[in-house]
Amino acid sequence: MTSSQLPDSHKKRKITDLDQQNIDSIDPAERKALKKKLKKEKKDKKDKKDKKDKSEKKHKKDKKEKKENKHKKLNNEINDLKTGYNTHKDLLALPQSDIDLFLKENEVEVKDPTELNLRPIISFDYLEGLDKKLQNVFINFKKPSPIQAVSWPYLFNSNDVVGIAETGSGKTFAFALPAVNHLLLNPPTTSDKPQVLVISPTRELALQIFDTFKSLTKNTPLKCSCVYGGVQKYEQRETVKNSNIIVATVGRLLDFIEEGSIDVSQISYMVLDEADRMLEKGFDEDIKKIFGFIKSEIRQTLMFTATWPMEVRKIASTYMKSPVKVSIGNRDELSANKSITQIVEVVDQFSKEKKLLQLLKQYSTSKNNEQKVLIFALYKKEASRVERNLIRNGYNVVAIHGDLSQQQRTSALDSFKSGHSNILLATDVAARGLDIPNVKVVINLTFPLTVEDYVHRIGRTGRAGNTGIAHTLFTEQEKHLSGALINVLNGANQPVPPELLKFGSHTKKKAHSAYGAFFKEIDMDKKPKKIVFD
Ligand SMILES: Nc1ncnc2c1ncn2[C@@H]1O[C@H](COP(=O)(O)OP(=O)(O)OP(=O)(O)O)[C@@H](O)[C@H]1O
Repeated sequence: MTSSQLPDSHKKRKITDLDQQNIDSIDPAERKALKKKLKKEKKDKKDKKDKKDKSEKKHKKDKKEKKENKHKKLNNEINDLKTGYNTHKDLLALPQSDIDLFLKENEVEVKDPTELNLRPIISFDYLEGLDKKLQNVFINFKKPSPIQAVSWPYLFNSNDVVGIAETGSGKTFAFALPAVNHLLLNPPTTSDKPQVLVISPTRELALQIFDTFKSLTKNTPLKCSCVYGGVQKYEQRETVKNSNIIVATVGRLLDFIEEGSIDVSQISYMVLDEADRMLEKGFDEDIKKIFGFIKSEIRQTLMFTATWPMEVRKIASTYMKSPVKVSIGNRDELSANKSITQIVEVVDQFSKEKKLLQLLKQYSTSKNNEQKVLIFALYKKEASRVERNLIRNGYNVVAIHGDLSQQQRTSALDSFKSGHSNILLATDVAARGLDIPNVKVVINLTFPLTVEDYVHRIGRTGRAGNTGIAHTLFTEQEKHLSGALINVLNGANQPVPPELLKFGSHTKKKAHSAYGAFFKEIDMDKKPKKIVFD
C-alpha cells in the first residue's frame, strides 16, 4: 500500500514517521521546529490518553461507590430495623423446671439453627417490647396458646419461622401480632409501599385474616387492606393505596403487582398461611413469582400450617433464611386436633345420601341454631345437588363452592356464621383456616383427596379449646387412603372400625412431581397427647 492509498489519519502518521527518520537531513531550524511539533503531538496524545484513563477510572470509582452506598444503605436499613428481642426479666427468673414442664406438656419441638434457645412467652405479662398500642389486644384471652408462646420470641427477634400447630390453635394471632408490632416499631418513613404481606389460599380465609389485622391495627395509624378475586378490581385498587399491610389471595395479588397497583418490593414481613397448600402444585409457580418481586435482604418469612408434609419442606426452605421450626404436638406425624371425636363409617357409595339424612336428624336440631353442622362434599356439582336435596327435605342449608359467585359465597358464609342457616354444605374451599363459632359437627359426605385435607376439614370444629364431632362416610373408592386415615385415628386415640382396617394398613403417600411418593407403615401403638388451650 502506498502512502497515497492510506486514509488521512494514517497519512499524517506516516509523514511524521518519515520526518523522524530523515530528521538529520533537514535544515537545523526546520529540524528544531519539527522536533517541537513532534514533542507537542506526543504530549497532546499522552494528555488525551491520560484524560481518557482518568475519566474511565472516575466512572468506575463512581459506579463502585454508588454500589457500595446502595449496599450500605440496605445494611443500615437492616440494622435500623428494630429487631432485637429481650426476654422479660420475670420470664428469665422462672425456674427452668417450669419451662421444661410447659414444653413437655405441650409436646413442643423447636429446631433452631441459630441455637438462641428462647424461652416461650407463657403469659401475656412476659411480652417484652410490645408497642403500647397493642397492650389491650389480647384482653379476651387468658394466656398465649402454645404456638403463640413458642413462636413469638423468634418472631419478635426477626427470625424466619415455620409454625406448625393443630387446627384452631391460634396461629393467625401468632403471626399477626408480631407483624403489627414490627410495623409500629419500624414506622414506615416516606415509603408508600406495603411492608407486611400475608397470602392465603382462599378468599374467605383472606377476609378472615384481614379481620384479625383490622382489629389489631384499630388504634394505630397503620392501614391494612385485603385483595382477592371474584369481585371488581377498581375498589380494591383504591383501598390498597398507602396500605402497610396487605392480605391477599394469589391470583388477584399477582394481577395487581403486574399492572403496578401493588409494589411488593419493600415487603419485610411475609407470611404464607396454610403454607403447605400454598407450596403445592398449582400455587407454587405463582408463589415463586411473588417472592421474585420482593427485595429478599430485609425479608422475614413465616410459614404457618397444621399439616407439614415432607413433599413441601424442601421447597419451603428455598424461601427462608435459617428458619426456626416450631411445632406443637408431634407435628412430624400428620395428626388431628385431639378435641375432636372422630367417627368413621364405611358405607356403600350409593347409600351415602340416605345416610346423610339420618345423620342430620341425629345431629341437627333445627330449633337450636347455635349448633351448626358443616357438610363437606368433594365436587361442586355434588355440593349443588345435595344442597337442593336437603332443601327439598326441609333443611335450612346454604352452600359454598367454586361454582357460586363471590357474593353468593360471602352471603352463605355470613348466614351460617350468624346462625341464620345452621347447615353449610361446602367443598374443600372451606376446608382450611375458617374459624366459624359453634360448628359442633363436621360430616364428610365424600372423603377428600388427601388425608391432610381430612385433618383440615374436621378442624373446622373443636377450635380454641372447644370439643367437636367429625363423622366421616368412607367408601371403597377411597381405600388407598385407609392407611393414612387409620394413622390419624390412632394418633388421636379414636376407634378404628374393623371395616376400615380391612382396606389395608399401609398407605401410599401423596406424590409430588419433584420428590415422588413413598410408603409408610402404620404405628398402631401411637398414643395421643392432648394440647391444652385455655
Ligand atoms: N391465646 C388465645 N386464647 C384463646 N383463644 C384464642 C387465642 N388466640 C387465638 N384464639 C382464638 O382461637 C380461634 C382459632 O384461631 P385461628 O383461627 O387462628 O386458628 P388456626 O390455628 O389458624 O386454625 P387453622 O389451622 O384451622 O387455620 C380463634 O377464634 C381465635 O380468636
